[in-house]
Amino acid sequence: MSKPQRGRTSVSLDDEGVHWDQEMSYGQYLSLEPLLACQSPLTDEHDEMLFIVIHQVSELWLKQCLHEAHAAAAHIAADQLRPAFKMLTRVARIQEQMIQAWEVLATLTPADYARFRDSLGQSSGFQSYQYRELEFLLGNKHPALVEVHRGHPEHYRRLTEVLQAPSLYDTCLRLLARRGFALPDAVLNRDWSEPYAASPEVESAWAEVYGDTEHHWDLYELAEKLVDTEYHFQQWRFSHMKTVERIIGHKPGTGGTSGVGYLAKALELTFFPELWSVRTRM
Ligand code: HEM
Ligand SMILES: N[C@@H](CC(=O)c1ccccc1NC=O)C(=O)O
Repeated sequence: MSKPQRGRTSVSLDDEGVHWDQEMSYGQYLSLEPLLACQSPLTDEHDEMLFIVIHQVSELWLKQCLHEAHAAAAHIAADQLRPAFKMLTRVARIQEQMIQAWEVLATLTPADYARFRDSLGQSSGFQSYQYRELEFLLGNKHPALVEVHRGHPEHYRRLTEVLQAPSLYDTCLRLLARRGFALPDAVLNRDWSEPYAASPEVESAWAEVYGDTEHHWDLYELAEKLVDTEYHFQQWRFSHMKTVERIIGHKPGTGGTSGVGYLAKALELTFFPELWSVRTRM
């Protein structure tokens, strides 16, 4: 049997069964003690634990989505589409998990939630800096929403950085230009922190990609990966809105918005407008 490597758990079998070399255990590798010490309900209400866990699970998945989507954008910028496709496919599978998670939360009744809602004060998912980073990264730029994070310099710096950098979509449009599509300068060299405005030239470029897949097989696949990402994102937003309606009706949100009305409005936002509009003309 080979020498156990530092930082690895090794297993040996003898007459008495399995022996674990406890150099590093499952729990140590996964930092389970600190992880499982992070659920701190403020009340004795049975259902507050579910509320905390579901948010923490969502934030972990958001962390993984950011990891994949940032790397996918870097690969696209370097003209390496295959690894980017693999990463965007993984994002889609994670999004399915995040969408499915609403079914667990829907077991929380309005009365259950009302028993601990007041203890949440003014805190709200509106303050999720990872969610906002993902929106910015995909292309929903909204400079004012960084201000919520003024009180936390590291989050503020990070969000400002992603706000001011090209989004995943901007990166894809620059790839289209490198592949010979004539796109306006206002698309290719804009103020990245501003919301993206749809362009007829970009729609025409996607129309050509979809109309002649034989010559643009990889760009077609890229377009479909983007559509998948937005499709899932919208499903998450819709399920959030309906679950919120089911649990608090039309009460205003703790974050100071109108609640369901605000969440319904967010459903009108699109990351990749021409990838949707092009379908009408095909
Ligand atoms: C009982 C469960 C939930 C209720 C009642 C609820 C309610 C709300 C409301 C009313 C808003 C609007 C902002 C405000 O005024 O507070 C909001 C925003 C938000 N919530 Fe939830 N939420 C719930 C669960 C979740 C979960 C599980 C997540 C997962 C991370 C989440 C993530 C978010 C995010 C990211 C926003 C900001 C959306 C945006 O700005 O477009 N929420 N939520
Ligand atoms: N905005 C919610 C409160 C809420 O959902 C929340 C509170 C603290 C931490 C995360 C939350 N989740 C999503 O918005 C409400 O109005 O009831």
